Formats: sequence, C-alpha cells, structure tokens
Amino acid sequence: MSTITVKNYSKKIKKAQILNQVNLSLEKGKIYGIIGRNGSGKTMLLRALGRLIQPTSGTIDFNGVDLSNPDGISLRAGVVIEHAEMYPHLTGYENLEFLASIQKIITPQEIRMAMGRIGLDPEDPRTYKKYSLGMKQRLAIAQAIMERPDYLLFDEPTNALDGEGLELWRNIIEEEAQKGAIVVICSHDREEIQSLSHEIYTMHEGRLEKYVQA
Ligand SMILES: Nc1ncnc2c1ncn2[C@@H]1O[C@H](COP(=O)(O)OP(=O)(O)OP(=O)(O)O)[C@@H](O)[C@H]1O
Repeated sequence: MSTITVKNYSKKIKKAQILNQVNLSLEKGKIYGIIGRNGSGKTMLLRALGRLIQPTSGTIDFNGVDLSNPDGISLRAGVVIEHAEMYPHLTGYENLEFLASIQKIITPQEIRMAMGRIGLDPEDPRTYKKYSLGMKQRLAIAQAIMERPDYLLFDEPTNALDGEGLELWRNIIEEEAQKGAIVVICSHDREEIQSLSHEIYTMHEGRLEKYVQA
C-alpha cells in the first residue's frame, strides 16, 4: 500500500519551534483532517508535506524512499495553501492553461473538466482580477486537481465557498480519495473535518496528536 510517512519532523525558524517532532502516516485513498487554533502550525505542516519547506530535522518518505532525495519517484501533489499566484489579466481557463503548459501532462479537455467539477465555466470571459473570492478559491481547487495528483493538500479551502461550492468540493475530495489519492485538509471547522475525514489529528504549538472523540 502506498504510504507517506512523516518521522520526527521538526521545523525551527529563528528561535521558534514551528513543528515539533511530528509523526504521521498517510495512506492511499484516505482523507485526513487536521484541526488546530490559529498559529498552531497547520499550514506549516501542509507546506512540509508539499515539500515547500525543508525540515530542521526528521524525514518524509514515500514507500520508504526519502522525499528530500526523490530520485525516480514520481509523486504529484495538488496544493491549495496560500493565495494562488494567478495572472490578473488572463481568464480562469487561460491561467490554468498556462500552469498546465509547465508539466504538459493534461489536455485542454481535462482543464475544462477540472473547472466544471468545481462549478466554474471554462468559457467565462471574465479575467481573474474580476473573479470573486469564492471563484478564486474554486479556481485554486481546479488547479490542484487538474493534473490528477497522488496527494491533495487543502488549507482552509472552503472559507469563501458558498453552499454549492462546498458541496462540489466535498464530492471532489471523496471522489479523489476513492480513486486512490491521499487527501489532507486543515481547518478550524471541527464539524466539517469530522464529517469528511477518515482520521483526525489536532495540532497544538507545533505538536501533532491523534484526535480521540470524547
Ligand atoms: N516565515 C515564517 N517565519 C517565522 N515564523 C513563521 C513563519 N511562517 C509562520 N510562522 C509561525 O509559525 C507558526 C505556525 O504558523 P502556521 O501558519 O502553520 O499556523 P496555522 O495553524 O496554519 O494558523 P492559521 O489557522 O492561522 O492558518 C505561527 O506561530 C507563525 O507565526
């Protein structure tokens, strides 16, 4: 079974211990929820999983192979963490088309499908700067799923979504997990996390613990 394993992962920035000996094992096809207060380290953990930061100590491996030295491993992450960098003068579709031109692994039809799954119209002539916050969030979700990632990382992905957007997003993550993706979601919204996740963890001052329901 494909597994991502985080072992004793710590991250210090200046004197602050942002992640403290984090251990976590993520399996294919499962949805993981992480809850925690502002500043507890959730985003930093997602950045670690997305390999956007390097640990001060500890490792992340995929099926036993260290991901900091990932020769020969093809593991695609779909990430919705920070405000996505998009071109303001391009339409949503044109932005995704540009991003897809980097890896060249998907067709225009697949870009359109990804947009359709989250309720965006690929033919919408509006440029990104005219998008509402919720539309921007939907476009970031479309970008994250369009290249069929092996794992998906979402940081508070739904705070600007309306009811319809939320429903579409929930369907997407359930479908992606069923297709075999690993999905990790960080949120303050305990109820949302509880309704979606197979396993839940709490983050507190950089320490991760399994959440045991009372
Ligand atoms: N670039 C940085 N340099 C120094 N400290 C940082 C940096 N980025 C984040 N931090 C600190 O790391 C800690 C964890 O931040 P993080 O963004 O992971 O929290 P979070 O749990 O995602 O919070 P929120 O719920 O507000 O999004 C915070 O104390 C924050 O101030």
